[in-house]
Amino acid sequence: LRSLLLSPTLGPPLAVAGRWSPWTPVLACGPLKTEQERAGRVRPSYSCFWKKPLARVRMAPGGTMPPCAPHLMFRRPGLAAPAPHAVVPPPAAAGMDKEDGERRLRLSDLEWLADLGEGASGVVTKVRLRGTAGPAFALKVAHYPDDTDAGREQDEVLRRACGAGPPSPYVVRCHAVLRGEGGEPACLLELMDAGSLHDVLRRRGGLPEPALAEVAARCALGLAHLHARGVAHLDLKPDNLLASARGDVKIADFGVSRIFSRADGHQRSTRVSVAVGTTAYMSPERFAPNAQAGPRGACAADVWSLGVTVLELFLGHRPVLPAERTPSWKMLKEAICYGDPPSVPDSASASAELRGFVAACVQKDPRRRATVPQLLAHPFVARRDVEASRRALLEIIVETI
Ligand SMILES: Nc1ncnc2c1ncn2[C@@H]1O[C@H](COP(=O)(O)OP(=O)(O)OP(=O)(O)O)[C@@H](O)[C@H]1O
Repeated sequence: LRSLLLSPTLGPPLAVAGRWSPWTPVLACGPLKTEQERAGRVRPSYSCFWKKPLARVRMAPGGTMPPCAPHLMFRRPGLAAPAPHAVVPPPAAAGMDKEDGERRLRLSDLEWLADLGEGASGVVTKVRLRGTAGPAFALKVAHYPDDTDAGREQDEVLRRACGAGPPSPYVVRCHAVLRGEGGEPACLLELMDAGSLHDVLRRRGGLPEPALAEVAARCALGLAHLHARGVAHLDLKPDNLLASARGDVKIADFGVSRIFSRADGHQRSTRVSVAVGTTAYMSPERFAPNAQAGPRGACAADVWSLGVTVLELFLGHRPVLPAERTPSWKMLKEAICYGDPPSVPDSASASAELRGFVAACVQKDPRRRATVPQLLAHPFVARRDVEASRRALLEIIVETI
């Protein structure tokens, strides 16, 4: 940190290089100016501290410093909090007044319990309704407000995928979208208390087939739910499959998801950009410049990612290139677009059903790729012993928590 500013008391809002909320706790921040940043190639970064580093925030080019991440306010109980709004009614299970239409859930209604993690787009904390012993939730607060069309599409994606209507048991529920003082979205999510399947892989290696068949079935059912609501996930991977100690595995993280059918009186299909997502899980057609797809192509993109995910969960490492290499985007593109599709190695002890399931997903021509309904009817999923598969999955999750 080049400069460091500390304010141990509430006092006036810290004005460093921009707007900080009045409830900003003890905060130290300073621009990190590397050669690259000075040359304008990288956005300046700032770090926030409350006894220990809490968040690293990036400043939009030419913009003001974003307000302090709202979860920090939980460290200063009793302070006046901003008044964000909910666009989805609060969870009844959390004891909110359902009858009172005026009562809106606010960030200040929630109290911080623990940090859960931080990703590229936001910070996730464990919270519950202040002053209750009620259920805990996950609160994902974006680093930035986003009032662009993409930001508005995000709200609609969440509403369709996991907000409004009957919830899917295979998709992480979003109970409410609140706003921080600076307008940054804060999603109140169902808490998945056993981490991601990526964590499970790191701790124990690949999954045995019965558990894997259960994961494949749940993912396919989750995709069926999303696709029926006109949403393509576009970032399916083990990191975005969250587990609970009850043995559930659900699809999460709609950060790059797209809506391929609009409801404006009647359903209207649109083409969406599919050149987004995590490279190692992207299908060959998504590497084309400005790659776009209609509903069928967008769904086929998710099917490829599901195939790669199932293969990774079986092998215990990413399948596209050897495990010991950290491939660049170019290497991945070449392997995915010009190499053979990823497959279960001949040397591996795997059933014909698993091999067939993966092969059906990773057809390079999206028109020849299996559809989600076909995957649900595939013997690997449809003929699994459901009870034994669920038990195997639950045991693995509990053992690796
Ligand atoms: N509903 C949830 N319950 C429990 N933990 C969660 C939940 N949602 C996210 N997390 C955890 O929070 C961390 C960050 O979440 P996530 O990866 O979704 O953030 P992100 O900003 O979208 O990341 P990226 O863009 O890098 O994928 C992860 O470790 C994830 O497991």
